[in-house]
Amino acid sequence: MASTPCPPRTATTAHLNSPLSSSSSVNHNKPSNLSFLHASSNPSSVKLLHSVSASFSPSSTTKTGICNVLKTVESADISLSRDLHGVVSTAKPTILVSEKLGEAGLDLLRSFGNVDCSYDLSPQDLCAKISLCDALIVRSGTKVTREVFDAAQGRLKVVGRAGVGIDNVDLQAATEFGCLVVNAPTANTIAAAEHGIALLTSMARNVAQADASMKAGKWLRSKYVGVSLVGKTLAVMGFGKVGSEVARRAKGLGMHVIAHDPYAPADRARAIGVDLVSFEQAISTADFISLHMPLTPATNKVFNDDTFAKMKKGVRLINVARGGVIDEDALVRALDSGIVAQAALDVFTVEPPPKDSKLVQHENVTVTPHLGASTKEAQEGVAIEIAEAVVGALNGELSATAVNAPMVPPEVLSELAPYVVLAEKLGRLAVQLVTGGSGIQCVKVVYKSARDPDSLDTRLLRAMVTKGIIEPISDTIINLVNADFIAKQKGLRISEERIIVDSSPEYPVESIQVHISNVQSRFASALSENGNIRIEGRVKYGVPHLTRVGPFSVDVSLEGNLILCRQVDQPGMIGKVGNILGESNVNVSFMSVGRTVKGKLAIMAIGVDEEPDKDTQKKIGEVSAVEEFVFLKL
Ligand SMILES: NC(=O)c1ccc[n+]([C@@H]2O[C@H](COP(=O)([O-])OP(=O)(O)OC[C@H]3O[C@@H](n4cnc5c(N)ncnc54)[C@H](O)[C@@H]3O)[C@@H](O)[C@H]2O)c1
Ligand SMILES: O=C(O)[C@H](O)COP(=O)(O)O
Repeated sequence: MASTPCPPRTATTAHLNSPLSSSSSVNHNKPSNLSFLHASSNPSSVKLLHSVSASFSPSSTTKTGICNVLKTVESADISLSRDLHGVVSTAKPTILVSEKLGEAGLDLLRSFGNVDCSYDLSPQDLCAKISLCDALIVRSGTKVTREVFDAAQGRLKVVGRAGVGIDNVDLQAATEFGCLVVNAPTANTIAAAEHGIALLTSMARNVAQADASMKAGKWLRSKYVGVSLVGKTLAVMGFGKVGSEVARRAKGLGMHVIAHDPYAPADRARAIGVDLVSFEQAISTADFISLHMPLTPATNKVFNDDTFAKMKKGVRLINVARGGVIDEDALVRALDSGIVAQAALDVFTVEPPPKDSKLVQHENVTVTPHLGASTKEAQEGVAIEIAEAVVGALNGELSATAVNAPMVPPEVLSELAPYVVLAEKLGRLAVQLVTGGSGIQCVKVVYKSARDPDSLDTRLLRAMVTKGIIEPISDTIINLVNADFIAKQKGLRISEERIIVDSSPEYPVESIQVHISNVQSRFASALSENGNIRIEGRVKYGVPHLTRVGPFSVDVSLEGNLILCRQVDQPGMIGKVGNILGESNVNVSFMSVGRTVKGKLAIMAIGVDEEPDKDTQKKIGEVSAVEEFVFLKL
């Protein structure tokens, strides 16, 4: 994200535990008897933040205990609030709203704190104000950069994004500065879907172009003959919240709707009469293509010269997702050559786009200035959703729409830290073993432990498996707070099983297994006897290890990247594959071979520092005894 210049500050320290800078706020930062742990997505950067102050009896040193104590104090009509760092303050928090927010949300905020609505602040003015604020609420127009968090001098506790996309908030900086970021992911879904349909229909009938020409004094009836929608094929790319609502509406217009989404369950699509198809099939058969996938490294410029060349000549394109999924120069070329007959765009790589943008000026392009979420109803809904989330966060409650920084009791986190890393890596490995298009629905996490199930809190481990599975295929940030919420939203059922083993209860977990059922695998050897993908890992000397892949035992430390290779068990295989990697300058960090029966099949797990190029991977695949192999990023 481009950084925003800020005025020089006299105090340069951005101290997480710094006292509140405004004299209007009181921070009773007395010695504590309970503290909350604030963890970033990187467990190694766990930070202990503010401590809770209040004179509790030892028996009230639990979260419930604190809530009860606070309730008692509040009922005595003293205005006390506890923030998400556990700080008790007698002052009302200050909430800065930097873009227009619905009245219902503002009312809710006003009943809780001092609300400063300052729209259209320059980056400098935002930095100058922010150190007086406990919360900031933005839409997509305010860039919440590292400089803003720095200028806040530790006072800013929560940033609320009144909408879905959080690409205008520097999440890494927010986490580093101990600031929670929450969003409002559901309230504008229908508005975005309706805008997609509005663009689809108005584009097909040249409404915008005809309107402009009439206003210029013309009457061009034959120039603006449109195309009909009924019976035409619409490909919905990304069958999530917005995409599925667009599909539902397009069915009502009599269109034949197909969808491409490698991670959406086929039965959810089938339920509304939509077939899930491959990317190639979707783009090559559609008359209209509507984009609803997130902007991730995998979708960045996924619509480019190569993909436009595969489309039906005369295809029409709608984008209400994110501008970055299209290579905009390639789209101009496709429009000029007639491959793309028309495009209707609500979002752009750079917003606002340059005034002389060829794409915006193109006569076959209809544009709107990022209006997908802009209905009165959606803005009221988003305002309430974000106001509730921000007030909850300022009160220290766990938020279901938090996008960074889970809060976990310190003793739980320090014990589980290495298992947290293991759980995320197992999730990340397991999802990469799934063949794209299989539609993941059921994941089971199995913990073998000598501990009594009641004394093993697996929420964090389950959240990290979920994070490992979802993050590579989505732009959603997963943490302890939102993992179950997002999994449910994506139709993913994560179940857990605990197996009590007869070993030392000193360690919380002996092993973690991740099973994914009813999917096809890119690496058939990862399938267990019952056809599910199954991998297992353990923590050894504090380091996460992969110890089982399907029926094969292996033992490799989970660092760098991994090649899994199944071969006929015979001498010389390690040398052959190792040589190919060496010749391509790919450094091997470790290697382990596991087999079921001597002389039959074996799998080799090879840790590599770099990703082997396509040629090197091809050479490995051509080694005669190699039956299958897969490259996995950790
Ligand atoms: N224009 C606007 O004002 C506006 C309003 C709301 C949402 N949005 C944007 O629309 C997009 C969708 O929002 P949503 O709320 O439906 O999100 P969502 O997470 O519910 O849905 C996104 C879907 O895309 C799928 N996906 C991931 N990678 C994919 C790939 N490579 N190919 C195809 N599908 C893939 C995911 O599996 C998921 O089902 C987001 O980018 C969001 O920021 C824009
Ligand atoms: O991500 C979103 O929610 C949409 O893109 C809407 O953005 P907006 O709140 O700036 O309209």
